Amino acid sequence: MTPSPEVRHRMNTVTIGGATLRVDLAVQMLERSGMDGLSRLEPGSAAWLQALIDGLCMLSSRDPMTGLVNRRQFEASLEGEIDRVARSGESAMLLLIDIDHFKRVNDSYGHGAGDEVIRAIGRTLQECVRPMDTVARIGGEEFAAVLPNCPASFGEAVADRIRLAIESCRIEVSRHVRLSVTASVGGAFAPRWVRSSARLWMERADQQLYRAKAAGRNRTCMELPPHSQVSNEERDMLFSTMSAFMPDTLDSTR
Ligand SMILES: Nc1nc2c(ncn2[C@@H]2O[C@H](COP(=O)(O)OP(=O)(O)OP(=O)(O)O)[C@@H](O)[C@H]2O)c(=O)[nH]1
Repeated sequence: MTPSPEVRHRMNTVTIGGATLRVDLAVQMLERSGMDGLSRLEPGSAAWLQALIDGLCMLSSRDPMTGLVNRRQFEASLEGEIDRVARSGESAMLLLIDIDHFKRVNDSYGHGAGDEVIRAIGRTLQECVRPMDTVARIGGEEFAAVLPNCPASFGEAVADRIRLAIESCRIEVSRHVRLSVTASVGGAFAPRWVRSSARLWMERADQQLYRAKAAGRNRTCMELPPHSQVSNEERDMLFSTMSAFMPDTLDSTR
């Protein structure tokens, strides 16, 4: 493949339109991560550069242990979903999933076994959802999933299916040891027609997760849409958006 005239690769640098860029570190990072997309391409070609950029984007948005989306990328997905729900009025569900008593796994079987459990739960979650859903690892032993276009009647069933799938997993952490763990799940639907924020949506789901933990763990608690309250903060957001279009007709103190 012939390098584009604009792009030349020399040693550890690439020259584009007269500017010389260092790429050695970026290339090393991709190689170490096991992505070998670059090696099949002509160094310095436009396709090679595109693969380098794509690879770096992928690395910065993934959790290295599980390969799932990381917290930063997940919050960006949530913002996108909030926009969609506000425009379309479709329902979307957010689930927070936290492994129960995970400290005991580390304490009893070691950190390596704990890591293996985290990886296995990540795979299980991914298997439980549709391709259009996003699953993320958002903290040590905490995961999240956002399910677009998820009707209320379906939401609780999905959440419980996830919980049961985790409970039935037998995770091989060494040649002779298989572990099973449980998880608590908290869920909340995005308020429809209201442009909320990722933080508020996460807080709602987190309250449900807290309830599930407090009620004894290995259970699912959902904030169902008929019971969901629009918080004062969300109400203010709604009023400020509407008053921008109809300044004389709305009183935000109502
Ligand atoms: N192996 C491993 N452990 C981790 C990782 N990240 C966090 N942890 C551990 O996860 C444990 C979390 O413990 P806690 O927050 O007390 O929660 P818990 O024991 O799961 O208890 P509950 O959530 O209340 O059911 C701590 O022991 C952390 O060290 C990781 O990447 N790998």
